[in-house]
Amino acid sequence: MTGKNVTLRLLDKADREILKLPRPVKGAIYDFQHKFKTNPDSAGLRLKRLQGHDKLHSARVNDEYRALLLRLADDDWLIVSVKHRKDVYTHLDRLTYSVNRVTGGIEYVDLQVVQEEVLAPAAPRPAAPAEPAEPAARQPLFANWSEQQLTDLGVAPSLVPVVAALTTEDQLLGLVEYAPQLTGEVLLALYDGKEYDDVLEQVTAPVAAPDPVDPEDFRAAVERPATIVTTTDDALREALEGEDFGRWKVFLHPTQAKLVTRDYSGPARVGGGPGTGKTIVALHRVKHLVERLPAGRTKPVLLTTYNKNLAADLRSRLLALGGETLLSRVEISHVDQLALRTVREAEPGNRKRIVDEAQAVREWRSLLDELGEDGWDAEFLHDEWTQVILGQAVTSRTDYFRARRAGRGRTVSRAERAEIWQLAERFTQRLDRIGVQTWDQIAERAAQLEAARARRIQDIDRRREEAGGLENVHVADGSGGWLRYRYRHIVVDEAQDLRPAHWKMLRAMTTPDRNDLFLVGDTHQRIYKNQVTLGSLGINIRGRSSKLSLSYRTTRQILRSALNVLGEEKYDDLDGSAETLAGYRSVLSGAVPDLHRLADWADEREAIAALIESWGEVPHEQIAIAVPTNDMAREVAYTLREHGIMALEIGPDGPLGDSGVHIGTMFRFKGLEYQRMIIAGVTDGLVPRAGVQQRRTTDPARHRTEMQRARSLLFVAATRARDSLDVFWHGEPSPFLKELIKVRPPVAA
Ligand SMILES: Nc1ncnc2c1ncn2[C@@H]1O[C@H](COP(=O)(O)OP(=O)(O)OP(=O)(O)O)[C@@H](O)[C@H]1O
Repeated sequence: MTGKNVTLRLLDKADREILKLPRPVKGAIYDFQHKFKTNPDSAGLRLKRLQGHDKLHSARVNDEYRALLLRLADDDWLIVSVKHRKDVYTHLDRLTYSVNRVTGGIEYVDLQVVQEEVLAPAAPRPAAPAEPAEPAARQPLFANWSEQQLTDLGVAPSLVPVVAALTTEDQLLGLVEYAPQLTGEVLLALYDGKEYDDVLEQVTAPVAAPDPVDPEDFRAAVERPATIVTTTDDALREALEGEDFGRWKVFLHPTQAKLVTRDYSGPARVGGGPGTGKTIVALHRVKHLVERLPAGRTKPVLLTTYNKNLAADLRSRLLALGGETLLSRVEISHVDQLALRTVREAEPGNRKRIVDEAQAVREWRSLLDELGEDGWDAEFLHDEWTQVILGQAVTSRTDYFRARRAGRGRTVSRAERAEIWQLAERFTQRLDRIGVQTWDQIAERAAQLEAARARRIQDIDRRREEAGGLENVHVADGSGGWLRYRYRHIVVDEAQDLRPAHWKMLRAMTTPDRNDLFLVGDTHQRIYKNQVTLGSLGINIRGRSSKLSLSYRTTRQILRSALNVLGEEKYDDLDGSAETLAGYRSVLSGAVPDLHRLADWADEREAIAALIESWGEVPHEQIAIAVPTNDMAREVAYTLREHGIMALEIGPDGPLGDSGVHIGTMFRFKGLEYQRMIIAGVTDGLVPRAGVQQRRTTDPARHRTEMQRARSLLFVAATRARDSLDVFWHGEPSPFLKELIKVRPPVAA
């Protein structure tokens, strides 16, 4: 009976339909797929071709429900829908499927459902008493574009007449729900005011098939990334499992899928706005790389990110994606931990305490006080030391005189450099004396150690080549194993915030070969000072850079407000060239963010508590409040507790507890997401900090970079929101809100 090798896949829109079905039906679908794979022709399944269709079949799921399947080849089937029996046979001519000529993907559309769910609700309203000011008949939304233009953009041809009939936003949003992915993206982009050519370039071109499409070849079509389907049994089971299964594990967007599976001739980078699935792509990429490894027990793949909390999150998501088998081949560490391990391995005696940036700046201040130096600013010196001296591995005064200080703001004279050098020497001596080290020092030391190790490996390789490829030239490393690169592949998340030394370390840790480094990150979200040019650090991503642009997290309304916060700033692509968020979009819709102006900070806190109380059932862990300072975080938490609302502060390593509203400074929200996001204290002088504004005249270059970082910080906080965003301030609003307030006046206090 089981001799057959049947492939059964599930189209992504069918899965959405299934998720809405009653639980017992889902169970029946699970049994069905099992039986179907064993033998599609078994009598109980009643598999039959539907009248008038050559590929579309129906099969029995239970007494009431039928699966509709496309037969792609003899034993290759694709579930396109699961419907109640009574809805299947009455409108057979309204079920359409085809291969999209632009993307080459398989698309299925049930025109009857579209008619009933999208167009019919807006049918003539019951006659109301005549109102004098009855608006004129509504204009079709897409009257400006011809049929040909729409199909050229990739709109499903069977939907073109429906598109022509749309007159309201509600109808459009309804259609997006039922339409194939690209149709929805194109229509929303046009509706949101994008130019035709921009939609063609930003929305359509990235998913267009590279080769000519044969619309009859469904087998070829199902293999294209544009056909969003489950591919494996596990994925299919997962998709049927329940309400909250991770769709991200199963259905990748065509642009995501391409990046995951591409073969790169060297280091590659993926950019893209917040919520576009960069982390998801990184996780799938890791899985893809592991699946191509020869069997073994080692961990040749490194997955790394900015901090401990994010690394823990990557671990749990990777586990969800591929289980222990996948985890067993992957090392997951955050970059600082990796650097520390490298240093401790080489210098086992080094047990110096590690201080963070704020403590280091305090040490600078103490040093300046003790020396009676009041001409220097501690923060400036700290940045100069980390970014120029440590950042470029400057080891002598002469080298420092020659060092490039690009992006450092004000110029320093030769005499000043001499002074800085001397102060930096005293500073490192001071750190040594009190037995502490900074993360910058650790990263730099790790980079040096790893670079030395890589040179030794290259040296061995050379000697081996000279010896005619003999394998008997070996050198042992410190741990007794033979010296080799630590990792075959490295995947980096949050790439925009790594220090130059981290990059040098990572470069030296991995075999320079195809698919060696894969970086994802968004420079618009850079909130620390580590601007880099990867090419100058030995990581050449030229020609291997791509971008994701569809947000899976944030609604169109939130996304628009968040972009507003970035203003006219310019951003880089991690490699010295410019990068923009052109094409950044969402197909999710929701409420426009609310702005709240209050008289003072105490009123703000009360208003926040009242707002959260008004949300009733929303789980508190799904609500977050981002504020400018730690003190403000504590104060908001206090007020919430006074109102009986549990509050949880987020520390450097993540939330400090299990339940309650998450509260933290904006920095803490990197990489996280919440159903409802509140940003409070967005007041002039706090966002950005007053000190930043004061530099406008004293150090304009530094003022510019700090303003940009401050904008990015607010941008990161705003784009954590899934469904709703509320922004609060007291007194004068932050200058970053100026444009937003013009289009969206604040809610009255
Ligand atoms: N193909 C997909 N299907 C379903 N959900 C997805 C998909 N891709 C991403 N998501 C969801 O979108 C959200 C954002 O994804 P992710 O965190 O990977 O984005 P990101 O680009 O790394 O964001 P950020 O830059 O803000 O950190 C997550 O909830 C993720 O599960």
